[in-house]
Amino acid sequence: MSDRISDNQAVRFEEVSKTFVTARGPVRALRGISGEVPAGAILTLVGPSGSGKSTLLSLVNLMVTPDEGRVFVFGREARAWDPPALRRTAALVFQRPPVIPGSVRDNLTLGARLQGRPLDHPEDFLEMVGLPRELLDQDARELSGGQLQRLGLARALVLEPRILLLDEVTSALDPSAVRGFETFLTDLCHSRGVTILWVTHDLDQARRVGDWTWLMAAGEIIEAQATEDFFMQPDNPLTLRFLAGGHIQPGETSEPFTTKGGSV
Ligand SMILES: Nc1ncnc2c1ncn2[C@@H]1O[C@H](COP(=O)(O)OP(=O)(O)OP(=O)(O)O)[C@@H](O)[C@H]1O
Repeated sequence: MSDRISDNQAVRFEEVSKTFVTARGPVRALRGISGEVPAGAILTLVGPSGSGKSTLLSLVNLMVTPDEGRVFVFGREARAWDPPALRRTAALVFQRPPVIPGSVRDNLTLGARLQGRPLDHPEDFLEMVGLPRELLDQDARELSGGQLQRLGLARALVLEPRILLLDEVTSALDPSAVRGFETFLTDLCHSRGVTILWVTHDLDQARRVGDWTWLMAAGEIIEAQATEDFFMQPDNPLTLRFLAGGHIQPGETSEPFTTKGGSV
């Protein structure tokens, strides 16, 4: 396969596997994952706990490196990127964003300071994510879970990323705020062409925001479809079971199934 992939593929995974060595023994987090995410699309990643979703996100900005296979970001293999440049291009937003000791302003301006540039209007980024500018000088450790999730996103936006890697970023928001967040992010995707890989346990959210949806189980992608087809006519019987609230047991995932194709 060619090393050069066009700019209209934001991310491509080629036969990627990852095993973590733990005190309990090896944990196979990813097994031969292949797929691609078109630039400017929203991919929603769903699946049971421990199925490998966060690990897959972490491969994109080199927080984790694969044992086997290759990951491409805008056509260049991830490990060939300068890591800081890659992390500006593909910003990861955690469910519980880590904060540095200091104010909200300190946390917000950190990324720009590391790039050696000033951030003239940090309050604009707060307002973008629905936080009042009065919070700027508050101690970041005093924020609520929901405020922290908003700050995490604001901090990523300061980097002006072309890809956002979102890991359960609305779990601490109240339901009305969740919709506002979703609208903001889908607008960002449509108006600025930002590509989003969005891990969520909320299947309704995955359906509302996704262009493409992958279901992961036991480190494999067991269904990859345009989001509408994923929910309306999945190919894999395990997907139907998962959508109905059932469990997928280890060992069930490697059964062959056909896909309808598509860009993912
Ligand atoms: N840094 C790590 N060290 C050791 N094991 C890890 C590490 N990161 C993930 N794992 C293991 O890899 C597997 C996949 O984890 P991962 O967090 O990617 O799953 P997930 O689908 O995102 O789960 P959840 O929905 O609960 O967040 C799990 O068994 C997990 O315990």
